[in-house]
Amino acid sequence: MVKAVVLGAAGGIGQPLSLLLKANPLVTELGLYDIVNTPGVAADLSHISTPAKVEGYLPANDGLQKALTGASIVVIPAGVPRKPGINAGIVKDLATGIAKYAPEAFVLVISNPVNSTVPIVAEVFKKHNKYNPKRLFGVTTLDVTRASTFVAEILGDLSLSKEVVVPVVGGHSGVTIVPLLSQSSHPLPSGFAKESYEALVNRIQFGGDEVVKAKDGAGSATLSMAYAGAEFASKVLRAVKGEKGIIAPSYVSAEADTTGSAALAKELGKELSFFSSNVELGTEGVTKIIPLGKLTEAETALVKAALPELSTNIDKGVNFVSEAYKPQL
Ligand SMILES: NC(=O)C1=CN([C@@H]2O[C@H](COP(=O)(O)OP(=O)(O)OC[C@H]3O[C@@H](n4cnc5c(N)ncnc54)[C@H](O)[C@@H]3O)[C@@H](O)[C@H]2O)C=CC1
Ligand SMILES: O=C([O-])CC(=O)C(=O)O
Repeated sequence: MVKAVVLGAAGGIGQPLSLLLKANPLVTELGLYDIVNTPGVAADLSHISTPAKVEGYLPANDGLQKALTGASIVVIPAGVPRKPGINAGIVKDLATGIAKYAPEAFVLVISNPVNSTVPIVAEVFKKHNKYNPKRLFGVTTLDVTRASTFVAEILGDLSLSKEVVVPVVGGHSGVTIVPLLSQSSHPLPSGFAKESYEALVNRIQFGGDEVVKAKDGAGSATLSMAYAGAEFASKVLRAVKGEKGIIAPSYVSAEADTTGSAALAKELGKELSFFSSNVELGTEGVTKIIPLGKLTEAETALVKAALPELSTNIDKGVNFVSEAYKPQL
């Protein structure tokens, strides 16, 4: 039995993500929670002829508790696009629910800013003595998906985009997003100009802005994010089921694999408590944090540029929770 739960299931990401999870044969039960509209979304999805039993929950009548009870995997796209302050509080409250009602679940955080919301979840779990760093993931898959697509476009063959694998490391916002194009499964054309390389890096780092601009006030990426979130969730579920050798970049705690993160810290010249890199997934979550490997000069510069912002973002998340838990005088 695999119960997947989506928190924020009625939103722009939540609905298509729930659809893709309903279509995933590994999911046998789907719990949909939001502050609005989940009964309708659940009724709609429940007519799809796949095995997962779908149930919608609202906050009334202990809805969060009921949604989370028995969850194997919890995906969080709840919140508001580009409103970091509001999302911090939402994610803290939902993390409190997970710590209470589904402390063993694998938790996949989509709500932005991922660089800070993942540390927020970790801190809340620590307050409840339920923190397992191997089971907490920041979803950075959209950056990887974009990198694959844009590289396939440059290679002039979109049919390659499913095969192209580019590790994207660091975090999930602007300059903290670092594509390691030199390690792409499909190399860029020989003689690829420096300006074209810089434009490609910039497009991957600020892909979110491209969508926000095109949507002209109607929000940020939802459909591509739902696809990316479902892909990552599927990898976690396959690994949990016993499939070996599944590797995906994700924003995880250095504590998830202290051996791997020590090597990473040495490579980075800085110890960060969270960093996105390729991780190997297993039945218990993260089994290995994979070092960055050989970087080009340009990639080293990108990593260096990412570190200060990432560090500030992590501190923000940690401080948000300590402030929230300060005894009221
Ligand atoms: N990690 C990534 O790569 C990406 C992350 N995002 C982020 O995902 C989040 C959601 O984006 P959208 O779906 O476009 O927003 P949206 O506004 O369309 O949907 C958000 C949903 O969350 C719900 N919600 C609000 N407070 C809640 C609470 N306390 N409990 C449960 N549900 C609650 C809302 O009712 C709404 O249905 C944003 O923070 C956005 O920035 C967006 C794209 C990519
Ligand atoms: O840019 C945004 O606000 C949403 C996001 O994280 C992305 O599209 O990568």
